[in-house]
Formats: sequence, structure tokens, C-alpha cells
Amino acid sequence: MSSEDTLIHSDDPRHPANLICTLCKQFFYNNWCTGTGGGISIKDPETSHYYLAPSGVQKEQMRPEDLFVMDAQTLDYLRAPKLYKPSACTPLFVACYQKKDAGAIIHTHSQNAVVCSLIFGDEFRIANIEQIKAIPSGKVDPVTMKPIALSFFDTLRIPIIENMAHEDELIDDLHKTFIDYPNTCAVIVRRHGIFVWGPAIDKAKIFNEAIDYLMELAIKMHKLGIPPDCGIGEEKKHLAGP
Ligand SMILES: CSCCC(=O)C(=O)COP(=O)(O)O
Ligand SMILES: [Zn+2]
Repeated sequence: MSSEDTLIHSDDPRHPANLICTLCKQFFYNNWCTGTGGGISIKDPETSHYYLAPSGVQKEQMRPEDLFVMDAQTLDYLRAPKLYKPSACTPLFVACYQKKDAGAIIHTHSQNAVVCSLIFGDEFRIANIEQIKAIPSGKVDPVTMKPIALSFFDTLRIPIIENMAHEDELIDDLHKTFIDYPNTCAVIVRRHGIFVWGPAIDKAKIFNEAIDYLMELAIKMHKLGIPPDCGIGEEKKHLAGP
């Protein structure tokens, strides 16, 4: 086996190359990564190498040998399959690694994200829903040094940026959200989808699932006339009664 191939071949289902393929398949069947859209990048916790999907591939058919591997320091490719170009999302994934200390980034073309971007302005907000507790507040407990999650009584805020003709043109607005929303673990791209990151792939997956649930719920609340960020008990005022 060549040294390039040892980077992507492993019997361990939790190896980044295997996990990216497994999760992309799951996300395809969840309607999050169809028609080659979306993708996942994982930083190998052992080597700190970035594992990236190629551009324009059917996400449910991806194999470990299709993946790019990047050195985190030099940003040189340690492995670059000749048949493919790297994902157009690569500069955005690298920005999340470098500026947000991400361990993994998930990009989906979730219809819930797209519809929320059509309903709401520059920010998606939802409050007082149990599932919010799955999302990090961005704060750390000073005693345990563990991340603190949002509470049931908090409001989740996710910035919405405008889509561009090419994925890499989103980079300036993504950087701006890092400044304006230092605690966010996600950015919605209008009429496009969402980027969600976490300190490791398991966390990023949980955050992505929880946010998607909350976006779906927000769309249902909006259809009923209930603002998703309304206070507890306030919903009665908004419901169209007889
Ligand atoms: C129909 S997908 C258009 C590109 C895109 O938004 C995306 O998420 C996938 O880009 P990639 O270069 O990774 O195929
Ligand atoms: Zn995309």
C-alpha cells in the first residue's frame, strides 16, 4: 500500500475516511446531500490532517479512495485523487478549522435551512424549545472547563448570509459572522443550505440534527402564525382562534 493510501484505508469504521463516506450516505437518504450538494470534512484527531470530499460526486457513492487529505499547517494536499477537484467548500471548511477550532464541519442543502432563509431576515431565532439544549452556548464552565449548552429559556440565534455564484465567494461573509456571532456553531446560507461545525464529528452531527429539527419546527410555527422566538405563553396571542 502506498503512503498516500495508508491515509485513507483503515478497518476502523470511525476512521475519518470511513466516517465521511458513512455519514454522507446517511445524509443523502435524509435529503440533506442529494444531487452532489453538501458535504462533510473531518479533522483526524490523531494526525490533525483535514479529510475532504471531492467536488461534484454523488455523496452516497463516495469511497475512501475518492477523498482529499490536507496538511493542517501547510494546507498542502497529502493526497489528491487525480480524477477529481477538491470540494468547492474547502476554503470555508479550512476557515472553520482555523478560526473556530472546529474538529468537523457539516454542510447540507437541507430544505428546512433554505425555507428558513426565505422566511427570516439576517438571523434565524427560536426560543424556549427543549431541543435548544443540544446546542452549545459558546461559553465554558470556569470550574469544569466543559462547554455550557443553551438552556430551555435561551434564544438560539443563527446568522443568515447571502448566497453567491460560487461557494468560495461566501468566505468574506463567513468571516464576518465569526466576528458578529462569536458563539455560533452554524451559519445559514440563503437559498442554499447550512454549515454546522463542532469540536468533533459526533458533536457536529448532533448540532446539525438539533438545528435541522428546530428549523423544521420554526417553519411549522411560522405557518401557524407563531413567531418561533416568542415567549412562553405568548403563542396563544398569535394563534388564529375561532
Ligand atoms: C449542486 S451542488 C453545488 C455546489 C455546492 O453547493 C455544494 O455544496 C457541493 O460542492 P462540491 O464542490 O463539494 O461538490
Ligand atoms: Zn452547498
